[in-house]
Amino acid sequence: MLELQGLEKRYATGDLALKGVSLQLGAGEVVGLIGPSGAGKSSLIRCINRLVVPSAGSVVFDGVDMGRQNARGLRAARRRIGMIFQEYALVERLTVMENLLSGRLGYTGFWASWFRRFDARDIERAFGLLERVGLAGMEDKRADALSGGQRQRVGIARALMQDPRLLLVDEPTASLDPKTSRQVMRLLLELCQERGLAAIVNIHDVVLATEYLPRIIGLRAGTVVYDGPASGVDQRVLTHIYGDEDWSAITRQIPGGAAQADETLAPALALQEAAA
Ligand SMILES: Nc1ncnc2c1ncn2[C@@H]1O[C@H](COP(=O)(O)OP(=O)(O)OP(=O)(O)O)[C@@H](O)[C@H]1O
Repeated sequence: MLELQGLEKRYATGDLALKGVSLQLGAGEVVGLIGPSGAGKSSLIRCINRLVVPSAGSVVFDGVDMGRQNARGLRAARRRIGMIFQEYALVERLTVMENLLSGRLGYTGFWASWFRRFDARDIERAFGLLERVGLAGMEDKRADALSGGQRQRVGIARALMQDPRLLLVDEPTASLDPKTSRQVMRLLLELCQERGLAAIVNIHDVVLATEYLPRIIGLRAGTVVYDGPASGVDQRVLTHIYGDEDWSAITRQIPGGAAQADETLAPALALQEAAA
């Protein structure tokens, strides 16, 4: 459903953020995008919907070559790509419901949205989504009165208002506590499964990424250096992506990972030593 071929991005400053990235994503496939700061993760996800215009290469989404669309074609394609971006934060002074309905603005004529006359079906849909993300009864709260986790849930519900096929998710847990982070990741994954949605999740937390996202793409200096199962993210892979470090504290926590095989022996060994 998504195919990137030789994607490059050079900014006007001369920074080469992406150096020929190629990858494919199947319908309903959910991947985690990891890599050090400046590796090009945000540039990559922004190139997909042309918030950032690639310098070379192609993005084909659901058979549509994003680089060959006129403004109308691009708008239509973008409607099927939901964004959950930190900086696309909520409109603080609007209510939760108004924030959700603004997710439908792409479908609503200018004047209708200007007067905020929304379709009754959209309102019904918004109530359903609020309930699904665990925010039933919060529709009249102002966005600036919400906690970080609640805000992220509104962001997720808002992205789903446009009935996307693909979600681009930029650091969904960056400012959340560990428990809320896990709740948000779980919710995202469940929603993707329920709706057959594909997603690319840019995330710094490797443990969280490997726990919830079955496929991991590791980016270093604008190049994909790992693309494989979460269970394959080991000391060698992390060193390749981020550089030299003792990664054992992280690899021990990777589900099904190589380090776990040793880990299962560790308590037994410790017990033997204590008994000796
Ligand atoms: N608007 C821009 N203008 C010029 N250079 C940019 C711009 N955005 C990003 N860059 C550069 O492109 C490179 C990749 O940045 P990008 O933000 O995509 O990385 P990232 O992996 O998302 O980093 P982080 O994890 O810190 O968000 C960096 O060298 C950055 O300085």
